[in-house]
Amino acid sequence: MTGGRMLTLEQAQERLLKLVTPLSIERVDMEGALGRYLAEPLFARRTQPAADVSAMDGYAVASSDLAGPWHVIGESAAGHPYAETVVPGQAVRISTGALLPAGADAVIVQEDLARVDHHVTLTGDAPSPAGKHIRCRGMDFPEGREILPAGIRIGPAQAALAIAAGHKHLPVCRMPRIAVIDSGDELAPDPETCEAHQVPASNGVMLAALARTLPVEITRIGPVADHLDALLAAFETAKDVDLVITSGGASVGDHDLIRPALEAWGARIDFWRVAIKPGKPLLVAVKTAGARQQIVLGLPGNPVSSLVTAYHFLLPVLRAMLGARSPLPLSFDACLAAPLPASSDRREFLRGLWDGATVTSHVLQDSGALAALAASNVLIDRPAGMPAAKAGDPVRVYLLQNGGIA
Ligand SMILES: Nc1nc2c(c(=O)[nH]1)N[C@H]1C(S)=C(S)[C@@H](COP(=O)(O)OP(=O)(O)OC[C@H]3O[C@@H](n4cnc5c(N)ncnc54)[C@H](O)[C@@H]3O)O[C@H]1N2
Ligand code: MOO
Repeated sequence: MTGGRMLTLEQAQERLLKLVTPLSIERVDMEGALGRYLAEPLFARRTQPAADVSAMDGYAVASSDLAGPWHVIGESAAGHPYAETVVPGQAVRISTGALLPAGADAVIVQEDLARVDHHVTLTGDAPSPAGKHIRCRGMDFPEGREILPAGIRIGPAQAALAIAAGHKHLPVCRMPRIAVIDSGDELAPDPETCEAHQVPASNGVMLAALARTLPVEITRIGPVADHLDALLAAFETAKDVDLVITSGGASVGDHDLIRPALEAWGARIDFWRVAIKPGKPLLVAVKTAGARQQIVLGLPGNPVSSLVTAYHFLLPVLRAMLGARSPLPLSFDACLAAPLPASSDRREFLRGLWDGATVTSHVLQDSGALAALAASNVLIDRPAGMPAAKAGDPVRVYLLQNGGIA
């Protein structure tokens, strides 16, 4: 375990991600691949389009004859090509996506033509350049080209591209199995019967919901009492998962038993504490059993600390297990709508609301303030030791997948 100085966010993320080996590869159909990460680069099995096709509804003609008039000799519709050759003076009725007949290398849109029986004349402009309305063979991709890199997430466009390139199945890493453990004597399992000395166990559902934004199999455990034996029994229940997530008991109090319980279970603490607020008591451990290795993420109990550390550590570790090539969250600059006071000596992630133009920090920044968290859609990155910032100053923000207006 690292002693003394706390790790920075980036050091801790790097250290955690080094512990990850991507999970084994399986081949799944396209519906099953949605939301997963491609395990190997994908190459086109066919050329798209496979032949020159029209991009508009109109008439196919020879580019050496763009003045007309033309005699209509037939039709090329999508899925029904015209088999004969077109010569100057002839035109073929053509629809969007239909194959260009032999001899035709220009398409005149029907809005620029007048048709009477089998004769068409130009009433508007001929295409310039002549091939303007033609999608050439291979315009999208030729057979054999790498169309998607390994580690990219399969969303709607990637799935469509893979299908268009002739793939029915995709290689992806199997879904991580994770266990989410709520711990704390004060936690009430039923929010409708919660006494004054209790608090409803809300972290488990929140962490599971955040994890579910990725393809995972989740087991929920707890609430577990603050006793070594109870925690050990919970870890044993989770002995077959890839990743164990605990919430609560990560700090220094007499009843904060996650670290001793993990050590008693035989896990090695890799690091504890990160120089961020909220989220300082984050803990990472590794349990090895033969060739199998499980990662344990001990998240702080305060609900906001739990969510912020899950955002910066749980989601990246899951993405890495799933084979993502860039597992860390992305940030961008936004301008402040209102001033911010000077920052403290710990890098802070303030909960805020970004409206698409400016960002406003929430007035209540307590790490137990769930209402403020639920009203936020970004984390404002405030480095340590910054002077006060004024409205209009740029700040770095991370977009939360947090429901609400997010
Ligand atoms: N003397 C010190 N005290 C504390 C320190 C410190 O450095 N020195 N660190 C503080 C920080 S920072 C945090 S964050 C908290 C985290 O403590 P734990 O991870 O041990 O969390 P607990 O004490 O178990 O709980 C804190 C808080 O969160 C509530 N909680 C816990 N689990 C859940 C749950 N599943 N659902 C809803 N709410 C939950 C719990 O009731 C407490 O109110 O420690 C500080 N203390
Ligand atoms: O770091 Mo604690 O997470 O401030 O609330």
